[in-house]
Amino acid sequence: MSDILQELAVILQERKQADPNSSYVAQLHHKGLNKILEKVGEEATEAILAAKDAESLGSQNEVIAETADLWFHSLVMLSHLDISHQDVLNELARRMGISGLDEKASRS
Ligand SMILES: N=c1c2ncn([C@@H]3O[C@H](COP(=O)(O)OP(=O)(O)OP(=O)(O)O)[C@@H](O)[C@H]3O)c2ncn1[C@@H]1O[C@H](COP(=O)(O)O)[C@@H](O)[C@H]1O
Repeated sequence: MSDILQELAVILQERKQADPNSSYVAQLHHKGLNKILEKVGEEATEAILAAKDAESLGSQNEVIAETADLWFHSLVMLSHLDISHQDVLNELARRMGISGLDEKASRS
């Protein structure tokens, strides 16, 4: 999976200098962070709705497609802020083996 993320990250980075008329990602970067965040929010909502439908109707394809949209737009957000997806993977790796319940209890 991280090979695809790496491949996509390179493309998203290149699109920062691309002509907005020739590329959807270049358009998002050109429109700025607020537009990118709007898309992340929209895709999160669509993923939630697809998941609700999947629970009642048993359809998984829409959940997969909408989650891909959500992940994709989240990667554009990270790229726009010059944050590497690898930093997110590293954070998930750091959390490996740490129970969410234990972590929550240690906060106060
Ligand atoms: N993975 C994706 C990807 N997933 C989703 N999308 C686009 O995300 C857009 C958002 O979906 P919506 O249903 O919300 O579309 P919409 O209603 O037209 O969007 P708005 O007008 O409301 O903003 C659609 O245009 C999808 O085609 C993607 N566009 C690009 N990529 C990757 O990014 C690369 C670079 O893309 P370009 O910059 O367009 O060359 C591609 O080669 C792909 O690998």
